[in-house]
Order: sequence, then C-alpha cells, then structure tokens
Amino acid sequence: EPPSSGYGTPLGSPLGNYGNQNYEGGNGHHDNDHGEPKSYEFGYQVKDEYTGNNYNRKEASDGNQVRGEYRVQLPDGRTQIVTYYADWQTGFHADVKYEGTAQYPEQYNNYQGGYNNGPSGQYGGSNYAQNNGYNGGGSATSSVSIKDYSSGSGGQYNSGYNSGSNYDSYSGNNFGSLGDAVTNATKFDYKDIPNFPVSTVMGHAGRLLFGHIGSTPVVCMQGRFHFYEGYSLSACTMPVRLMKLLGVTTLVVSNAAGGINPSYRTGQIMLIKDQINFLGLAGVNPLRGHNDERFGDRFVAMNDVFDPEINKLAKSVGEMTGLKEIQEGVYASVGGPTYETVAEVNLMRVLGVDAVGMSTVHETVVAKHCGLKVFAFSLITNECVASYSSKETPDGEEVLQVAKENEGKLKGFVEKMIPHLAKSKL
Ligand SMILES: O=P(O)(O)O[C@H]1O[C@H](CO)[C@@H](O)[C@H]1O
Ligand code: HPA
Repeated sequence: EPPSSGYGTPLGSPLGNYGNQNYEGGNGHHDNDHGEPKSYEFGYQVKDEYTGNNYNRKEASDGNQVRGEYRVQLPDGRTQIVTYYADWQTGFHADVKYEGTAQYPEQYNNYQGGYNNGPSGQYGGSNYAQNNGYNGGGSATSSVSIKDYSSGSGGQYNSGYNSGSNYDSYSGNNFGSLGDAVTNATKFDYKDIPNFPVSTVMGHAGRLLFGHIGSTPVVCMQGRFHFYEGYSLSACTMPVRLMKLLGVTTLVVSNAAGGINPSYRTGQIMLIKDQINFLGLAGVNPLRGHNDERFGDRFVAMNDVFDPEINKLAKSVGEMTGLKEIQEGVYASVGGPTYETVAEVNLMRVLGVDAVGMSTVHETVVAKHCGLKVFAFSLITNECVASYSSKETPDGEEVLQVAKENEGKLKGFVEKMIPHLAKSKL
C-alpha cells in the first residue's frame, strides 16, 4: 500500500493502545481480566522523505502505569511533542508541546521539508534569483537546466499514456525559445503547481508546458533547479519523477556547458555520450536515502544511460538542421556556482571530461532510476580557461549571451529531433 501523502499521525493513538491492551488487560479490574499486569515497551520511527512523513513514538509500561512520548512533524514545520502517562486509577494525561515556528506562506517550504534534508530556508534564496536571471524574460536566457527541461530536452513523455504515443519531456534553462517549439502549449507556472519548487524572480519563465512538438506530445520544463541554488538534489530532480508519473518515456535534457576539451569551440553542440558525476562520487546523489521502489531499484546501472544509437540519430538530424561540427563527449557536473580554477580544468582534462556544467547529471541519474530513456546535449557556451597566462574569465552573462545567440538553431534541432526520436522507437 503506498504511503499516505499526509503528514500522518502516529499509528494508533496512545489512548487506544492503552485502553485496549494494557489498561483492560493488565490490572484485574475488568471482566476481561487475563491475569497479572504485564510490563512492555516498544518504539518506532517513520522518516519518509518522499511523503514527508516524520514521526516517532515510544511507550513503556511497568504493568501498572503506561508512559510514552510521540513526536510528529506537522505540515506547518513545527514538531508536536506529546508526553503522556496513564493508569487505571487516574486515566490519561498528556502534555503537548511544540518545537519550531509555524510557517505558512511558501509552498516550497513544505516541499523542502518533505523531500529534502536541507533547511527549508534555503529554498528561495538569492541563488534562485540568479537562476531567474539566467532564464531572462520568460523565454529563457542563460542556463541550461531549467530551460532545457522545458523546451527540448525532456524526452518522451507519456508514451504509455495516450494510445501508445510517446511523450517527450524536454528540459532546459538557458534556451528560452526552446519552449516556443512546443505547439498549442498549456502552460503552468511552477508557483501554481502544488509542492513544486517555485521561482519568484521577475521575468523568469518558471513554467511547465504541455503540448506537442510535431505530432509528439511533450512536457517541457522552462527552467530547472540547481544544487547551488540551495535545493537538494532530490528537489532538483523531482520534476523528472513527475514526468515519469505523467507517462513520459524519454527525457531530453539540454544544458549550457564550458568546453574542457581544447578542440571545442563556443557555439558548438556536444552530444553527451557519458558523464562524470563528481557530486555523486563524493556521496551527494539524488538517490541517496530511502529508495522508493515504486520508481526503481536501490542500485542503478549508469554505464548504459546514454544510447549511442540515439546519438547517431541526433548527429544526422543535427546535420540536417544545419548544426556544424557536432561533438560527442563526456559531460561532468560540479556543484557550482563557482566556475573552475585553472587546476580544476586541467584535472578534468586528465580525467577525460569534454564539457563541464552544474546540472544534468543528477537529472539523468533520476531518469535512469525510474526507467526513462535519456537524450542529452550541451551547448558549449564558453571555453574553459586552462592556462594561467590567459586573461579570459568565464561569466554568467557570457553564458547567457551565447545561449541566446544559439537558441534559434537549438530550437530547430529539437523540433526535428523529438519527432524523429519518437518515430525511431529508440
Ligand atoms: O546547466 P545549465 O542549467 O544549462 O546552466 C549552466 O550555466 C550556469 C552557469 O553559467 C549553470 O547553471 C550551469 O549549470
Ligand atoms: N563551468 C561550469 N558550468 C558551466 C560553465 C563552465 O565553464 N559554462 C556553463 N556552465
């Protein structure tokens, strides 16, 4: 049976237990006396990040008096602590206390509390605004993650859903116009979707789009969430699971990335053939913690997350749409928001990284976990600085600018690629 989505109360009230098991059974004052008073103790704890359920209880009896305590995480963020004792002479006595301060306004506080371990206050912080800045005026600006989701890279949504046609979900950040590839779109602001991470930055297209690219039904995220914004990786990737639940079958992900490979040039597209999960290697993985079996198994193979056949198709579709010098390489994600030092860039070269960014990897992890096919690509928005003699420095404005300059060609690519992908049955 699936866990309840409410915060829930401890199973069985203390009074109920007391009355049924101990009081009546234990003291010989009732008709159904079964003998000597019995001592017992028990305890349990539930901490389910997926549903947000968080409560525990312990109780003990010496056969005469029952004592116990339970704690419940309330939806308003407070913890309710009930300490009680009971005996057959005086009845049930409870002392109810609350810890923390009730918070009502932002949905994301609840979301954070439910999904993540991190402090809820980090959610809507200044990094988020930065993200909005990236996405610019609603049609995407700089950073790949949010926008990519929306417009092109989400993958096939809904395939099992409607008459066997696959939906692609597209995610992306920096490429605002990718959302324009979605025809007859129904748009939902993230802030209107219950428990969805929320963007509050002006002009930011934090929107989920439902529509079509060609005849393929798609769900498109206009705007994504990053670890450096203060979101946990499970919050960053929650939309991927939402897509799965909506029936999406393929996730198409795009991003803006720095070129680590010295032969890469700004403006090129790199199809992702593999990835290095730096955060994951250090133990920060969106799948850390309780495994929700409804989405997938505890352990997840990642060696086959990217399909060479899909990339082959992408290469020919890209060439058809006029993309020049399409690269295929290894994407690595860092936590950000700092760009790489010269030493870090050189380290990554040694490790075989071709492009670096701050997104995508955790999204593909969660997609693979829940059985979505994945197609991912990067736009090289800057060439990473690998020499101390260089006067170049990466900056967010440049990333945004290059993303803007290239979003037209990316849109053309995605408009062709998603229907081809759906048709190819890859
Ligand atoms: O990966 P996306 O979201 O496209 O954006 C990339 O661009 C931003 C840095 O300029 C970071 O957010 C990085 O991840
Ligand atoms: N480094 C990390 N993330 C990035 C870069 C970069 O150079 N460019 C765009 N996203």
